[in-house]
Amino acid sequence: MTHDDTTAAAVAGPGGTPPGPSPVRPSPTDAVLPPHLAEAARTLFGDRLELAAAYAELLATDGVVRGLIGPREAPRIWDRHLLNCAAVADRLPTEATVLDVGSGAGLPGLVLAIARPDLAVTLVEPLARRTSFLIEVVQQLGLTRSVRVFRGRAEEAATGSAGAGPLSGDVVTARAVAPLDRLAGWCLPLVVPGGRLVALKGASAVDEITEHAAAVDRLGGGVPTLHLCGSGLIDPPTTVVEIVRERVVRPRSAAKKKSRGGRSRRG
Ligand SMILES: C[S@@+](CC[C@H](N)C(=O)[O-])C[C@H]1O[C@@H](n2cnc3c(N)ncnc32)[C@H](O)[C@@H]1O
Repeated sequence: MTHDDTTAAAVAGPGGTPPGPSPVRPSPTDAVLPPHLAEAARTLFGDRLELAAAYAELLATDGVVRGLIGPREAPRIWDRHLLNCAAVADRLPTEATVLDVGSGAGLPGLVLAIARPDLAVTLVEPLARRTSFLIEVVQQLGLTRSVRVFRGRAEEAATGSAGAGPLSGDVVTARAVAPLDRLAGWCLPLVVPGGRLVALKGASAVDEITEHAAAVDRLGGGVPTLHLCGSGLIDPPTTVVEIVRERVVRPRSAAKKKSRGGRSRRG
């Protein structure tokens, strides 16, 4: 079973088990918020800034020691990771259910859950070492009511083949997981019809849209649109590609199986 057995007990979804221990208090390390980013951080996290700082601290300490974040990332955790991800919060509807595919150390899913307590977030991540870290962080930050951790691949989450699910969300987020065509193939089946894939991309965004728009269309997605999030607040702003799930398209493998099954029954 790919679904982490410890997950269901340790981290329940919205309305699930009581919250974990009280939020941890950050101590001064590499993860200290640089003064020039303080205003952006206050704007993006509001009264959840202390929680964001506690998460930054966990990333810069435990996250580095456990190999989830490179040591060189620690001093730039705020700009490259927390603020880059938090800027996207504006794109998500109120009280949306969000699946974050390929969360890694919790980016962007955990950051969005911190910035937006109205969201119900599921972190989808196949690697055990990463889900163990995620489960611990969710508990330590006291986020067990709004965040759960699913151990498995996006494809397993969509079919329910990992023993939980099938899962779906109003929005599926992903950062640094795969090129747009592959990402759409994994993520659109997780999006409720009419919902959106929100992919955080870098400089490649425009080229990826040009190259993969036809594949996205075949997968049931609408025309990919480009958005800059956090302009005037963070530099550079976060580049996001959004794709609405306009049509439900059965995966090719399922369609083939069904037609083979049909012939053998008739024969
Ligand atoms: C480069 S890391 C990015 C992690 C994080 N999103 C970030 O921005 O730091 C890619 C992550 O995607 C996960 N991943 C790869 N294929 C996946 C799939 N099919 N379904 C879900 N997660 C996947 C990997 O295990 C890895 O943690």
